[in-house]
Amino acid sequence: MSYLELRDIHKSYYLGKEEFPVLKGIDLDFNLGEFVSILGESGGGKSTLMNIIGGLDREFQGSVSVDGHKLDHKNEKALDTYRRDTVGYIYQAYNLISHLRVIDNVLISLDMTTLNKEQREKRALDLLKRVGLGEQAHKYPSQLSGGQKQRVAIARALASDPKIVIADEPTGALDAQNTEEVLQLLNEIAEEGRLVITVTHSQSVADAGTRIVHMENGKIDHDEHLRDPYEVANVERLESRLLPASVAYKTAFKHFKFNFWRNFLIVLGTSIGLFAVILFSGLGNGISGYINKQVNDMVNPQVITVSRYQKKSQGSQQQAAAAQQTGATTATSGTASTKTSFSNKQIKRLEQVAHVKQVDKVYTASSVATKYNGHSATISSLTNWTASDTSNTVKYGSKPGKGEVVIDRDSVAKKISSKHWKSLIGKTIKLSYKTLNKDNKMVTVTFKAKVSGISATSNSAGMVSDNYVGGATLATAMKNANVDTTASSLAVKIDHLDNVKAVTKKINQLKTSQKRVYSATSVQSMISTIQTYVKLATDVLAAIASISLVVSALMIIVTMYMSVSSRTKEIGILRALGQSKRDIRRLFISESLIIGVASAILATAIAFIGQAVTNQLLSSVDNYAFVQISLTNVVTTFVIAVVIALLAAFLPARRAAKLNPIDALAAD
Ligand SMILES: Nc1ncnc2c1ncn2[C@@H]1O[C@H](COP(=O)(O)OP(=O)(O)OP(=O)(O)O)[C@@H](O)[C@H]1O
Repeated sequence: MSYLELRDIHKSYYLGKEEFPVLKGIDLDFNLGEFVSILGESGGGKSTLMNIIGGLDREFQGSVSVDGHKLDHKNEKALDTYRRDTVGYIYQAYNLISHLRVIDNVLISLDMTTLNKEQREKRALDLLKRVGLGEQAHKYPSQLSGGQKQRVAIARALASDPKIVIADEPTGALDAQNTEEVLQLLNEIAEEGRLVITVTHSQSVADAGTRIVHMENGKIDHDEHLRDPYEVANVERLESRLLPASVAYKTAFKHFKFNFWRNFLIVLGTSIGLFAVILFSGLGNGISGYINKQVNDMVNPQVITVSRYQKKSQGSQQQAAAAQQTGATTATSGTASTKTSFSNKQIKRLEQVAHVKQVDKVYTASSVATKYNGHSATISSLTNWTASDTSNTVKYGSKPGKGEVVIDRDSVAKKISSKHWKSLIGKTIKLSYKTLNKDNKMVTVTFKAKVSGISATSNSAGMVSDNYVGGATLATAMKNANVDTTASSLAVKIDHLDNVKAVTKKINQLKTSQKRVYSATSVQSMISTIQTYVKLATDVLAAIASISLVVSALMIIVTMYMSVSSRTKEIGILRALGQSKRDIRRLFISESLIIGVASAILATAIAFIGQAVTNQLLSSVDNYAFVQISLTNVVTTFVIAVVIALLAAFLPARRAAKLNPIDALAAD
């Protein structure tokens, strides 16, 4: 039994329906240690036969057996393994990969062996030294002479320690000196116990081997043994393995680096769309946060405003007034009582609701006359300080305690003490207002209070002025004047912000004799309504920006198609070395992924610079970061970039993987 047996090989090419038979029944036996030259007329089918022996061609009749095992040439994976394990190829046109250094060209084949990294690198260098190119390992193929390139190709063919080395006109492009050296190497290779099959037109090349096979008219017409094959020693051979995914990533990265500027421009183009998406999302976060802060600075978000639930037609005015005072809105629909104030029992009931910490009655006095040192001013609206009020509204001094008052700077303090308005803090002022008492008679409610603080909201943001009396001061004065002190509005403090929503809902659901009593609204619900609109607006902006991502995707698709077209030959070489369709697909997908991830990194970097610049520019509006890019924004950008890259790579990578290795190798 011979090592390699060809039996009754027939092969035809077809032009339309017309058949062109090339191989018409080839039977050949080869043994290890032989250096066989195939001679024959041009166009006689020598290369076709080599492609069949080399496991590149699957469309033929007949059988090829290696080491006693019939090759299943219909099984593509089996052929991939056969090429990877058993065959090394040397071509007339060298077929080196131009964007890889000499050593990397050799390593491609070694990556499919079980050697570790150091061993692979050592073997690659040893092989290059053996062919006299130890010094040239880090050059690119374009920096080598023809003879040197062919020697790199020989080193690569030997890298995976193949038993069969096929050389298709290995000296066709070389001068006499280089031809001599290459033949010497081929003889050494056969001497190592490998089978060397070379295709040649040159009798002198053929004479250098151990055997000459001549083809004529698609058949073997002559088979001449020149000398005995070399002795085959039983040496241990290298084992092959599937190409690890990491190698595809590394190779893709090398190609990315090799075409750095072209790829950089694509990355830049892609990152612009991603940058816009990330920046607009960050702007959305910032503005939402800003609204939240602005409102929460004025009203405690942990407090719910509760008023009597009214039918729309009846109490909407009182409700609107209550809402305005606390900055909240109220829902009014359905049936309810016409009363507008709460009984003590109703207040107690609220106090018993889970998570409620405190219930304050809210009193409001309108047109309050203020007197100090002979000067007077009118407070349009004065309320008692409740849990819903926050110290943020008190700009100077502190919040009002019992018997104290906070007055607005511009509309009150400056009017009663123009120059020394700040020194009003600690001074006692007189306050009075007119209202109806319980007997429906107009009375004047009068009281004194010490100024504990001054607010300054009347001029900014168009807010009404903030004036507050602390403790029960206002209620006591009202009682003294026989004015009704039942409250129409309650400030209900909740133990934790997280419970506000649930408690608001709960209070709204409370019923007395089947009737709804309470109408509760939280400032949080108002903020979230505004934030919904802000989010909608910034989402629309981000969506518009994402249109440019479609352009980015198209750009990557075009680049990948270009990459596949310009690398057709490389695909053929890699397939001939034993890489599978999956390896080729992975190579192009990883290249696209590198572009996608690099774009996301660049977009994130530009977005953070954009964030810093925008926030700096807007710092004159308010000392607040209006752009706030979150980790979620960054992660989303990376996910988008990866998805785009994968989608863009899908078709080109599929096309690359589907290329017929023989056609790919024949590409210019
Ligand atoms: N893909 C193909 N489609 C159609 N015909 C083909 C194809 N490849 C080769 N042929 C034809 O098959 C015949 C054999 O080609 P092959 O390349 O095997 O010959 P060869 O003996 O190696 O020639 P040369 O010595 O000139 O390289 C030629 O006539 C060629 O035109």
